[in-house]
Amino acid sequence: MKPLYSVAQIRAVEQLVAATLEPGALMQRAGQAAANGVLALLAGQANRSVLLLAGPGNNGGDALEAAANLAGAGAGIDVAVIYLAGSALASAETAQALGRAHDAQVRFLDALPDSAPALVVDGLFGIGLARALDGAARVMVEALNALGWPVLALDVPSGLDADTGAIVGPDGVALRAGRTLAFIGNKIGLHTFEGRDVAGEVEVASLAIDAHYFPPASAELNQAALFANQLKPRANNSHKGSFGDVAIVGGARGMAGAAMLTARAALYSGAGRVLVAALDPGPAFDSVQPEIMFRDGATYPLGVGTLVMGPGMGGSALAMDMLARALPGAAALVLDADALNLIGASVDLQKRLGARTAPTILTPHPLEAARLLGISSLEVQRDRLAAARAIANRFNAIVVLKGSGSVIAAPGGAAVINTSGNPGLASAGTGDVLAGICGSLLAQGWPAREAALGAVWIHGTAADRLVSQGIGPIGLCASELPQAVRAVLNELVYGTAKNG
Ligand SMILES: NC(=O)C1=CN([C@@H]2O[C@H](COP(=O)(O)OP(=O)(O)OC[C@H]3O[C@@H](n4cnc5c(N)ncnc54)[C@H](O)[C@@H]3O)[C@@H](O)[C@H]2O)[C@@H](O)CC1
Ligand SMILES: [K+]
Repeated sequence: MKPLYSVAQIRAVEQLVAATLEPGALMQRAGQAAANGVLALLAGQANRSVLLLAGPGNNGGDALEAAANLAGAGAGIDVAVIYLAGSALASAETAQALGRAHDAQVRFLDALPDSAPALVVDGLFGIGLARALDGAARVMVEALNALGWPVLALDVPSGLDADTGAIVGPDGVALRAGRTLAFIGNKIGLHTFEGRDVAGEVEVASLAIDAHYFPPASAELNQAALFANQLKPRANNSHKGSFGDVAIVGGARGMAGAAMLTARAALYSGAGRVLVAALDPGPAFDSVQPEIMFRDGATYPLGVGTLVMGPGMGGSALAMDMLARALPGAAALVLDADALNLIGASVDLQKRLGARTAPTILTPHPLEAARLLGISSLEVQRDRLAAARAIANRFNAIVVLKGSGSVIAAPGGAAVINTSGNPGLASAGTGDVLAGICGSLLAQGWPAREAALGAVWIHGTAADRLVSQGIGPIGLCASELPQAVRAVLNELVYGTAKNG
């Protein structure tokens, strides 16, 4: 498990542990871990100057401890500190760390130096950030963001809400770090919404705290281990009926492409047979992917198999009627795009959705999630985990809240944050592809939660693979994803790249 903790949980662990140690011991461990991290990043670099920013609280104390350690490390490092003490009295630990930094002959500066240090260490604010950055801290953060000097954030990048990944506002700023060294445990906000961009690569320094001090995690990071029990090699004695039927209910006039992308994704991720149940007369077949069959949506049986409803479905009376018929049925459902908007606008459809017993996956983006919850998309983004959990609980379904650090939530609250994927996925049609993978895995017998976890991970990893081959992120097309999805899935099952 790759656990994620809330700030309240980290504080509780810290209190328990601190009571068993000498005062300041945890800060000294944090400072040592930070210094070790800096030394590793500086290895082999000619530029040996490090600028540490220390704020008024214990995050600043960590930076001062790190400064003292670096100055005393005998590694030829020029250590400078900017200490923004604020008006409140520093904690005893931070005051002690300040004394150690002075004793170690660290240079204290009033302003940013003229030339770039090898590394900036951000110890301005951590989990104690209580409001938007202002004054000197804000000026410094804006200047550093403009300069683009490499930054290692201690615990949390200054300005970021460690619980939600939102930049603390209103009108807030956060220091963009290339790396973050999180103390005690990994934090939710480093991995979703603005968190991924602001925190960069995240490492955890547990400060030698024993596992038994930790409560059950609030959430966890997605990884293949979470759906590995579904990754089964295929028997030689299998046939197309062994891997399920997926029908894409969509393709209203002018939107046939969305249903086609979903269908191709379902096919390339291994469904036995893939059909498009089209709402309006459209193409009779897909000339690129002739395996896909086309049916008249109005007469398509909606009670069996796996249905992906929504991509290019539109908001017609027929779309509404098909949803109303499918929701009480026994078919496994993936509901996306227009299906979610129709449900968001209809109390009747919401009731039918909540009463379902067959497997159901909802794949809203933040605006669709907002419509389902009757709130604004800004409110969804301000606490993505809470929003995903609320939808999962209200509609008794597995939810994939899309966006940077997609959140997968199940009824009852278990939440997982995805780590794969890149900005190449911020383009039209990639959501249709994701819905197709979800449907395909459901049709192959995966339980809904594993199907959602697997689909999101594979979809993001496929995009990452394309980018590593020079295909995107700029201009990555949704239609390029299915083949990469196939390669990733086969690699997961058989251990080597195939069909790529
Ligand atoms: N509590 C723990 O679990 C441990 C904490 N450590 C470090 O201490 C940090 C938490 O320390 P603190 O609770 O002192 O919190 P911070 O150091 O994050 O900052 C809180 C201080 O900043 C002030 N403040 C908050 N927002 C402000 C703003 N926008 N502008 C100006 N001042 C603002 C507060 O009044 C307070 O004085 C952790 O992130 C971590 O780096 C480590 O030393 C190890 C143990
Ligand atoms: K920080």
